[in-house]
Amino acid sequence: MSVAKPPLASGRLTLKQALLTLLIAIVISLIAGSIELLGHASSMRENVQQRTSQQLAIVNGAAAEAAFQLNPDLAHQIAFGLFSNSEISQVAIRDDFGRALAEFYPTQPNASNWLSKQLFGDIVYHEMPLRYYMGSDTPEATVGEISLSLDTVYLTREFLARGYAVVGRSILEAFLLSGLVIALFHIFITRPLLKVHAAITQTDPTRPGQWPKPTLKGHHDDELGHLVESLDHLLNEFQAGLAQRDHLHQLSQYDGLTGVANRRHFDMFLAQQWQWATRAKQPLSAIFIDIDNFKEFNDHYGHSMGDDTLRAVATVLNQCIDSSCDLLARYGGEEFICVLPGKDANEAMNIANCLRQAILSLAIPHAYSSTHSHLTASMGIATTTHEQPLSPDDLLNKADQQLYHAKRRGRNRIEIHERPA
Ligand SMILES: Nc1nc2c(ncn2[C@@H]2O[C@H](COP(=O)(O)OP(=O)(O)OP(=O)(O)O)[C@@H](O)[C@H]2O)c(=O)[nH]1
Repeated sequence: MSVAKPPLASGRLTLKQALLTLLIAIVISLIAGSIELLGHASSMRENVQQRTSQQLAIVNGAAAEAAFQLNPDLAHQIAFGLFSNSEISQVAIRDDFGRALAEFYPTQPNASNWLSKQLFGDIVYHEMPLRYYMGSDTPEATVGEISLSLDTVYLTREFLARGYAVVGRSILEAFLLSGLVIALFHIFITRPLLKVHAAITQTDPTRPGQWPKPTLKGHHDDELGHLVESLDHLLNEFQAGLAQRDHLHQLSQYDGLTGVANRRHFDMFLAQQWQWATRAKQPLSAIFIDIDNFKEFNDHYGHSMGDDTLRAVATVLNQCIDSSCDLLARYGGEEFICVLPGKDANEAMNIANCLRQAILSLAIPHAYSSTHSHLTASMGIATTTHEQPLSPDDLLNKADQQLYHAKRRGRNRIEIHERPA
């Protein structure tokens, strides 16, 4: 019996797992990268604010001097120094009347976008009053102010440069991690599973207990090892079930003593073959075989010897028929019957001669036989043909009648209902 074997799904599980792992790794890496970027944005804002305050504090004294002296050159020099910082887009130093002593503006307007507004919108503008110390007996006076605006576009660009690096690194990490997980998954799960699959597809369904049980190194105590053991148990149970089924089939179809077909098998076979012969207009013959004086044999040689003899007779009778199409059955007691589909009376007679000779050739001594010094059998043949049809019952009755005649006419002989012309 052959079964359709599914194709080996090599790699499909690995591919599915690879895609899933990669997806999960990328999502996790992006989330981790985003958290890292948020932290980076926060610390960048703090640093920028700190640097700006420090710069303003550093130049405060000089700027106050310039504002006090109303010295535009000094103010210009201080403002220019601040303006040369890439992070600063606008600087102004004013006197206490608000008049500009020095001012620097970007040549192009600051094109801040949504992201730059979100990141640095609230820390763009910084100003500091310019306080001038005029002596210990005079309180500090405010002589002007210094203000500056941060270049949010520049700061955002810096932030994005870091962001791209973080995202790139995260995706690279995701690929490396996925590759590692996929390789391990393939080695520890997919490959053993493919081994189990291959073993199952190689299993002969008629002999499941002899399946090529795979050895999974390192998986004795895990789920894969348990899977193989469960499969092994299942297949062996299946094998035992098949053996039981075969045994029951043997019991229901074959004679326990001789091993040839039993009466039940014979009845079914005759009914089927008779219908076939009728439809195909083919002959069908039956030969009754009855061991001569078997009661005496049993009485003198013992029942056990009688059993052995019945087995030996069945064996040699079987050798005279074509078991691919004919059937030898134990009809009851020491009586056998041959059903010969497609064989006419001539062919049946030839086979009967073979049967009779086969029993004689066993040369089983029968000192108490009324007909012969050795074991013999009598036979009756009947044939149904398209021209002279007989029902199954009539066929058996005619063969039985011929057997009766053979017994009456001295035993160890063959009688035929339809003698060949
Ligand atoms: N050992 C053994 N004997 C069996 C078995 N079945 C039937 N017999 C014996 O076969 C014998 C048949 O005896 P009969 O029916 O009188 O026929 P026979 O002695 O062969 O005489 P003819 O048929 O007239 O030659 C009986 O003694 C049965 O006990 C069996 O399975 N084993």
